[in-house]
Amino acid sequence: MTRVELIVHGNFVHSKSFDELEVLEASYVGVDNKGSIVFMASAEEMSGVEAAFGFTLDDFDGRLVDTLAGKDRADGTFIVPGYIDTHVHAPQYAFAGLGLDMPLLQWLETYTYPMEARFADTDFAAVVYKAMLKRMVAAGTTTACMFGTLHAPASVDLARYSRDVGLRGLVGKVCMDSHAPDNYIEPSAEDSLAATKDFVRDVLALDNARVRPVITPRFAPSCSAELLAGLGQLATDFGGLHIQSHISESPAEIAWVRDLFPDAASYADVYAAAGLLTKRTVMAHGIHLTPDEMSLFARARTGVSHCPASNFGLTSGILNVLDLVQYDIDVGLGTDVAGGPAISILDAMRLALVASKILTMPQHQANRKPNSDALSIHNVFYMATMGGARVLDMHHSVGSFAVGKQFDAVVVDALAPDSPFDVFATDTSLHALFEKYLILGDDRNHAAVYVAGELIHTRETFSHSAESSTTTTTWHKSPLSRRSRRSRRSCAPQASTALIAARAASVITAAAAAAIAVFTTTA
Ligand SMILES: Nc1nc2[nH]cnc2c(=O)[nH]1
Ligand SMILES: [Zn+2]
Repeated sequence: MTRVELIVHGNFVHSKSFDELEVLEASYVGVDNKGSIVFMASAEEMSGVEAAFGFTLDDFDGRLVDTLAGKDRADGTFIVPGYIDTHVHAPQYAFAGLGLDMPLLQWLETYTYPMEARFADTDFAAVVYKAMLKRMVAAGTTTACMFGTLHAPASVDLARYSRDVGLRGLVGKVCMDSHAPDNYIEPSAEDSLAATKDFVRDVLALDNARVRPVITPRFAPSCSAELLAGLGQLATDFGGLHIQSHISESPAEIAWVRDLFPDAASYADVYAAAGLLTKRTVMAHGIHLTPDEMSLFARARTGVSHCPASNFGLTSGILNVLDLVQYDIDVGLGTDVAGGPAISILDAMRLALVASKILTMPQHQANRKPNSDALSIHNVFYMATMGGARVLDMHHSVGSFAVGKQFDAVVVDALAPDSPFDVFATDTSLHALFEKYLILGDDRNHAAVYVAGELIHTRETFSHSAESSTTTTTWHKSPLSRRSRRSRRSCAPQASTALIAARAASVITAAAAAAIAVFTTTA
């Protein structure tokens, strides 16, 4: 019989689809010793679960976390899937917040390459990488697809530090054999390929399921055709590794690629010819992709990382996400630090909303495309979770809550004493608190962050009933007594009735029988 190691009681909020949100109120999620979800149940369904798994909540000897205990409001705390940052440059965290005063190609030469060159020094790299990972996890990111630098030692260290903080880290050693400064370039395609092969072996040797190597040609202008083809082959030779790069970010970059690869049909074709467009490829930006390129992406199942903060910061342009969605291309969100200054995917969600709104404004009607509706809260939340999981071809294991998936989660405390926003009596539904958090919340609302059922971050202000707030290793036997459990059960219908009434008032549909609410943008 499957042994249940962790049970979490709370309101679970996740995406059903690009448009649809699902809320499982006051539910229980059980996790086994591999971090996999083994049951999801309402209070009413728990007796069946107890029978099936051979325990009772009263004598459960694993970790039991009641996120609703001691809360003023039953809807003040909710649990979302861990965020997925599909594109971030770990070394650039050193200058995050600085230097956003020029466009992409000048920015690379002026600030980025000189900073990345410093990561030859593994001591310096250690300081920056550890600081970045700490912030990233506090921001609720549980999976990140990261660029390192040209340096294999510091990049392997980045994988090691990711493992140490418990993150799902996809880490790439950057490859560049062309158009880069003398102190930050690899001598030949051959050297770059050999160093990458060693890097891949070193990361695989960490033998940690959460940490994976990523083949990382920086972008077409900094790689010879020989290097690109060699990297495509390497990804295949190792059984289909992840691949990450940049595409169609700025008009000047696109013109440069046209000059450098005159025989290619398009920018995307440069990568396709090298075997670099696969279902495990993440291409950042893709702002100016043509219909032919989008068709190519769709056929290859290659996903796009939308990085709105960076697109604004480097004045690259505004991606029309709905164009990609119409082509059935998966879209996730990326912080793209330091083109984007913030390490938080909450920030990316907000700027994705803003970017999509700008596209609907009259000034933009001249280049209005067929898909110019603004994105909804539900759309950007999907991109931050399930969309990102799909882009990384990890949607079978992360991105939402389902039996068989890993328990990667953020416990959000909308009522945290130091929360950056206020909640009033007029905020009558969990959905209102969820929306306020997405638009106004930050790390202070992140009471706890889990990866594979392991608590990797917690806030001291959070009053877990079953977990120490200061350590990830001390667990207490279930404090949920039969009495408190009964009282919670008897409270549940009341709470749902109030919430359902509130939802009806705000025209949000509710499938309330099992305390499950589905919110749709089209409802
Ligand atoms: N935003 C961004 N675009 C790139 N294109 C090539 N390198 C980079 C980078 O470091 N950041
Ligand atoms: Zn980037």
